[in-house]
Amino acid sequence: MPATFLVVPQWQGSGSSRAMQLSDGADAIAGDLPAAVTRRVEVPLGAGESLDTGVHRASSVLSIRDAVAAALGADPDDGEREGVGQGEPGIVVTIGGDCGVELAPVARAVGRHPDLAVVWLDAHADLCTPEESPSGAFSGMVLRTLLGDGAKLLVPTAGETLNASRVVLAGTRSYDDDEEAFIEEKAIRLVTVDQLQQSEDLERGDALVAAVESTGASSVYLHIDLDVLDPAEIAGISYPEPFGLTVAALVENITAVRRRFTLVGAGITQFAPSSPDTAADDLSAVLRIISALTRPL
Ligand SMILES: NC(=[NH2+])NCCC[C@H](N)C(=O)O
Repeated sequence: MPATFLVVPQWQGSGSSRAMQLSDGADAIAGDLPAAVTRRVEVPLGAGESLDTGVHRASSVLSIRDAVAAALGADPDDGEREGVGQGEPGIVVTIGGDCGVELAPVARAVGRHPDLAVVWLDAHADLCTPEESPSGAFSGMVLRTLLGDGAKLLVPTAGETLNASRVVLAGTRSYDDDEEAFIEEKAIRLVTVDQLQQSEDLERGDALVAAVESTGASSVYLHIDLDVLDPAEIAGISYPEPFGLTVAALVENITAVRRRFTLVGAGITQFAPSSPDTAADDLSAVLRIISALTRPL
């Protein structure tokens, strides 16, 4: 499946003191992507203002969202674009930056694919409202915003608002209290690291495929925060959480989802290498994930 790449070096949604490393991470990944099918969204140099939203740097998050939407809007519909030279449908893979880069691509996919499920492969649920957020960082609020709750400036239009019944959290293992209550209240599906990882009685990937099937969806957007991986698999992440996935298991789960459903878009976020050397060490993992998303099946 020939893909195009949209590189968005946003750091303003991160609450990490090393947020600027997200910009280096986006550049490091971009350096390994084919230039002919890679575009870049410029992000403001400055931090930005909260605009009384309770979201730190909301003005930057908003202007970057709109720039991403404009860049995506220039493309024909997902799954209908002719891939470069191959006449096959292709997808856009958005490369972060922090998780906030998913705002426009997911909303757009929801608007265009009524049968969509969003698989949120992330150590964190990103389900805080601005009031509940411990950090004020937008990256902890992205999924909740996509569900229509949060800063008015940032929530999607009605036609692009995601329904909680179409969300599958996967590999999520770090929650704030209010997030756990919200997940329970909305009965949001969760596939645990163990379920994604093990293959005792099931084939690897079956648990995730079954969870997506149970939403009734036939197409899927895959959000991948690299912190879904175990910290032993990748060094360059700003919110490492123990007991995560292996790269091999992530790749197999992606492949299983692609075999069963139509992939209409994907995002890879939160690569935050501390130096060019460590970036180089991690890039093989990142490139294996990109290949799992884009190679012909
Ligand atoms: N996608 C992420 N890295 N999210 C981190 C969120 C951490 C925490 N829940 C917060 O809101 O601050």
